[in-house]
Amino acid sequence: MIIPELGKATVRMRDPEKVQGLIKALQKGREKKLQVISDFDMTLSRFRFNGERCPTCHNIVDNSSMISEDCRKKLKDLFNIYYPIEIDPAKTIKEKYPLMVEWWTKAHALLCEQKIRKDKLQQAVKESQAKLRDGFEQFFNSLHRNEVPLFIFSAGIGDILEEIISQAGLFFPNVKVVSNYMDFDDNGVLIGFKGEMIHTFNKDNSVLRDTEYFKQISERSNVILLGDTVGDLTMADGVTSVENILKIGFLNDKVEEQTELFLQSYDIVLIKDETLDIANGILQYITAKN
Ligand SMILES: Nc1ccn([C@@H]2O[C@H](COP(=O)(O)O)[C@@H](O)[C@H]2O)c(=O)n1
Repeated sequence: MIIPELGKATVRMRDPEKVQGLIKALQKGREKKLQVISDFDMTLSRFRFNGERCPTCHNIVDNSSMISEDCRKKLKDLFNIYYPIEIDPAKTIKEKYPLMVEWWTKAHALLCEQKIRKDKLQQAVKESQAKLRDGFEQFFNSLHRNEVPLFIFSAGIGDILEEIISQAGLFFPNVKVVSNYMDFDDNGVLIGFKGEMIHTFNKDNSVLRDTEYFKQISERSNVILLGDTVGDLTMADGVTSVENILKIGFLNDKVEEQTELFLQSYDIVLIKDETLDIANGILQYITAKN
């Protein structure tokens, strides 16, 4: 096997030969032709740690001391209603789409009632249980060292995810984020969210605010895409010319129910794998100097 990590027990592939061919094609283009496009919550960040679920960007705010007990309960109730819908393989994206709009709209409206202060976000992240997947330092450092652009396309909260990466000391200039960013008034109090709302199922050209980014890196026609829902599969729609795309999906939850769907959607499916070992192994192979 060209990538020893693909022998891990967590790895599933519908067509291992196709994967092998794709990795060889990516290697041929080396780092010069490569770009990485990734989701954030539960893809770059961990789903579980020590048997406990890890927080999403939204959960970090929801669980912080900035939120009243009453509001926290309402946000939790929303999570318990809409998250099972988000990951339900029996529902189509068309069915889920309006319900996700409903979830994000209700949750953001609740957050805006809480007079959240911009200067409290740093502390909220410090005190949270946020965890990036094992191997995150190698992943960010390797992309930075090899000047490979990393585009993070997240339906989470941009201010929070930037803070998580910054606190890890890894927010390098090769990282570009498109996400939901908080909008504060002149006193630094949350009054809304900027631009069009991004949710799980509109991560495509319809919300890409900066297509200039993809024009600037148009020579990078080889893509590694990392996601954890079928909504993440359209994240590379902004890339002007794709030659080769390798899709790696993290299957974190409802594994039995979702395995078939993931195998049909992603080239490599990682079952309950809390590491970036596979991405790191592939990056090492592509960028190896010899
Ligand atoms: N109020 C909400 C809304 C969404 N979520 C979760 O956040 C995830 C979005 O972030 P990505 O980086 O994965 O795009 C999404 O999958 C929802 O499960 C939430 O926790 N609270």
